Amino acid sequence: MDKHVQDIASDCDQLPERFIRKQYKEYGNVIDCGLSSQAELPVIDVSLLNSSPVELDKLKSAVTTWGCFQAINHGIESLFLEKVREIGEAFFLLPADEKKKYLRDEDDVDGYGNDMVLSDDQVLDWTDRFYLTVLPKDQRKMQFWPQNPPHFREVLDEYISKIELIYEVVLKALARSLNLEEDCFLNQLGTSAPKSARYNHYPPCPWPERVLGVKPHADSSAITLLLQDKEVAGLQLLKDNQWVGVPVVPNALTINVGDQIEIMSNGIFKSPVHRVLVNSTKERMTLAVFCPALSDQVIGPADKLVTDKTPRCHKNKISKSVLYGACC
Ligand SMILES: O=C(O)CCC(=O)C(=O)O
Ligand SMILES: [Fe+2]
Repeated sequence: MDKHVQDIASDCDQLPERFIRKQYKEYGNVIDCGLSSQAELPVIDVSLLNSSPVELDKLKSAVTTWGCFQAINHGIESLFLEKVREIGEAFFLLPADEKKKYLRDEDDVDGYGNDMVLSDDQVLDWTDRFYLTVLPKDQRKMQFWPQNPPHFREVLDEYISKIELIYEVVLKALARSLNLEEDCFLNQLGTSAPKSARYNHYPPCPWPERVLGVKPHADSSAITLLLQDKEVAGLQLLKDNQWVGVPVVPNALTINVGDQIEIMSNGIFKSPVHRVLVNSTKERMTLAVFCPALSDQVIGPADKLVTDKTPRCHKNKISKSVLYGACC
């Protein structure tokens, strides 16, 4: 396996070739303002989604125009979010030998590792990852769940039960906002649909403009719930041919829809293309929870959304077990 980015960053006087981004090949002629342009990303109060038609409309508009929103009042206390960040930070701070106990196998996704190398000319992302299948519980590979830092297992487990509640509220609200039965999307995704959690660690890079933390991609999941770093921004969305930064909103969860919701909504909701920039002095850590459909479910536009005026714009697709939550 290639060296971890953390090791390269700590002992690096020259940027290894494999990380140098193909700047001008990414998504054609887009405007790239580095970290300077910030998105006015809508902020949605999750606690109002069941009772307020206005908030529901705001959600619909956010996901139609951005595919993404900042979720506040989601029911997870800020002190607990802090713990969730702490266990991730403590994991990446473990000595290299200790982290190696959790190395992912070359052909698997669970565990500690960096980019899965799929081709010789693949440009590598400036990030190390720690990926765990979290649901259903009987599919957890407990050998990858560290005992150190202490409380890692119980904190992540509790976080996931809280995330499950938000997932349900958001998916029901998304369906209702389109005048569909509220369980319409949840049913297509399947009972006991899987979820996976991935801590993304972006060490500082002396050449931030020459690398990407994560290359442009859209998530193949139904939705992704991202706990951002408390201070350091880096995530960008591609909107109207321009990269715009997602600001850090303290204690919010940044929620984006993925390809599966785009398909089920017959293209009304947009699975946003996004990427991550890195910083020359500050490290950044995020935690993404990917929520795809059950493997082998057939995903297609909701019947009610296919009309003469709004013809089907996606073919049915069979959900495949997701490799690493994203398709590039
Ligand atoms: O770390 C981030 O800000 C986003 C990561 C991401 O897009 C992903 O893990 O799919
Ligand atoms: Fe992503």
